[in-house]
Amino acid sequence: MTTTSDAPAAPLLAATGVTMRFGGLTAVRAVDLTVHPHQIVGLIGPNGAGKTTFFNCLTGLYTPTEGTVTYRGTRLPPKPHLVTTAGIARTFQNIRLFANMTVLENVLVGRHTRTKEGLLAALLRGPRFHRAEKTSEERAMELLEFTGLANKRHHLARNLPYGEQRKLEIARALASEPGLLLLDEPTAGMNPHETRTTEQLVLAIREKGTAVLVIEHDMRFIFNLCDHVAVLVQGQKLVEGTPDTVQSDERVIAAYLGTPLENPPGDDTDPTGDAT
Ligand SMILES: Nc1ncnc2c1ncn2[C@@H]1O[C@H](COP(=O)(O)OP(=O)(O)OP(=O)(O)O)[C@@H](O)[C@H]1O
Repeated sequence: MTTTSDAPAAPLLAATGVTMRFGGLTAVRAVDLTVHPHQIVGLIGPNGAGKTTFFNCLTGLYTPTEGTVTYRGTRLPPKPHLVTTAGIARTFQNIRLFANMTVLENVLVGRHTRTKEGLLAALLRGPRFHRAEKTSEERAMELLEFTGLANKRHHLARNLPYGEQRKLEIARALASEPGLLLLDEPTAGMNPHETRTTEQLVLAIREKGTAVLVIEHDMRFIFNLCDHVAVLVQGQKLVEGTPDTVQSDERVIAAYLGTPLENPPGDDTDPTGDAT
C-alpha cells in the first residue's frame, strides 16, 4: 500500500477514473466517487449499469482496467481480504452465508480479520486464545443484538427467513469493524416491513460511525436515507448530488423510464422500484 495523504479532511473512500473492461465491453467507464466519514451514499442505475462491477473494483474482486481507489488516503491493494483488513466490508447481491453454520458462527467468521491470535495460539488453546475467543463471542453477540438476531444465534443460517439472512450478512460484515460498509441491494426480496427495519439498521450503522455506500433499486430507501446519490447509466456516472437534485434531474427520470438499451431483453422488472 502507498500512503498518498493523511489529511483529516480527506474523504474516506476516493475512486478516481475507475474503468473496467471485459474484452470489448466497458462495464464501468471513468467513474469518480467519494464517500466521506459518516455519509450514506447511494449508487443507483438501471439493470446492467455497472453498479456491482464498480463495487467489485472497490473491494479488490476486480482490478480496474484504469483508475485508482484509495481508502483513508491509502491506495487499496487489489485483494479482497486486504481491502477488508484496511477497513471496508461488503455484502453481496446474492447472499453468501455459510449455510450450514449457525448464525453466531457466521458472525465469528467475519471477525477473523480483527483477531490477532495466530494458528499456534489456536492449536495450543492457551489462556490468550480463550480470552480472544471470549472477546470475539461477546462482540459477535453485540452485533446480533444490534441487528435483531440474538435470539436466533444457534439457528443454522440456511433456516433463517430470507430477510434475516440479509441482516446476518450485514452483521457478519460489521464484525470486521469496518469504517465503510458497502451494501449491494440490501433490501432485495424483502417485504415492506423488512425494508423499513433495514433502513433503521443502516441509519444506526451510520450513528455508530461507519459510513455506508449502498446499491439499491428501492428509490424510497435511497431517497429516505442517503446524503448523496450517484447515478450510473451504461457504465458512466450520469449525475450525482443530493437526493433532491437527483430526483428532479430530467436525465435521471429519462434513464429510469427505460429504453431498450437500458432494459436488457427478458428483464421486465420495474427499475424504479417502489418509488411511485
Ligand atoms: N465478469 C464479467 N464478465 C463479462 N461481463 C460482465 C462481468 N460482470 C459484469 N459484466 C457485464 O457488465 C455490465 C454491468 O453489469 P453489473 O452487474 O455491474 O450491473 P449492475 O448495475 O450491477 O446491474 P444489476 O442492477 O442488474 O445488478 C453488464 O453488461 C454485465 O453483463
